[in-house]
Amino acid sequence: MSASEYKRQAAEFAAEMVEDGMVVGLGTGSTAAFVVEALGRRHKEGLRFVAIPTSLATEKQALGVGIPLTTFGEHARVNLTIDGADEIQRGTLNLIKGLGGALLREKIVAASSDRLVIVADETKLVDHLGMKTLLPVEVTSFGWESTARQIERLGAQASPRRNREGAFFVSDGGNLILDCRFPVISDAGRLEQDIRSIVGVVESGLFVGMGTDAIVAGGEGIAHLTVGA
Ligand SMILES: O=C[C@H](O)[C@H](O)[C@H](O)COP(=O)(O)O
Repeated sequence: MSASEYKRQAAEFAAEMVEDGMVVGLGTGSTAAFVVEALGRRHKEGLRFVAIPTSLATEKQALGVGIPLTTFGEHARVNLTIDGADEIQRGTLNLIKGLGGALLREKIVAASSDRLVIVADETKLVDHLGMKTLLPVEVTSFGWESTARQIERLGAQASPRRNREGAFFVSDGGNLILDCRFPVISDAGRLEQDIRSIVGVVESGLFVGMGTDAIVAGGEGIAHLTVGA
């Protein structure tokens, strides 16, 4: 079975966790897109919920499948957010997110969620964060070179993300993304604090202590992981 099929399986499983009356956070990326598709179907079947999307792309998809959207002006808390991730650390469920560029809105929604359920295929599970992917850090465009130098003092190589045309990638928030190559991350909480203390950093793609559940699909079936398990 392909990675895409595993992503769909995890997404379908997680979409069943949404209950009538919930405020739901809708994640971003190829796995979260399967969740939006499944929730659009459940909405058509009669499930009543409202949702807050984590990106313009997800907003467009959600509207396209008829999911009613809401805002933090109307709802202070989100009951359940379902999102993808680039790496999931076994045991802690600490995450690296943002390879799709949506980390800031994703983190705002995650921080206001009672439960953050991550959906993924099994290739995303790692023993230590930073083993497979770069760490995206969203920074203001003004002075990004200076911000990148400060991040490099923490032991990383930091490069601005570019689009296919070679221009800087600009996030939904109008910022740049620095893709940072760190040696394997042994203390994610400490690194997160160190990065966030740098002037010019808007947010990092390290999500520490936020994930409550992970639905991971692979060759051996679907696993529902919780922190510590
Ligand atoms: O910015 C993108 C998000 O953090 C995604 O949730 C993450 O990159 C995982 O995306 P995918 O499900 O496409 O692998």
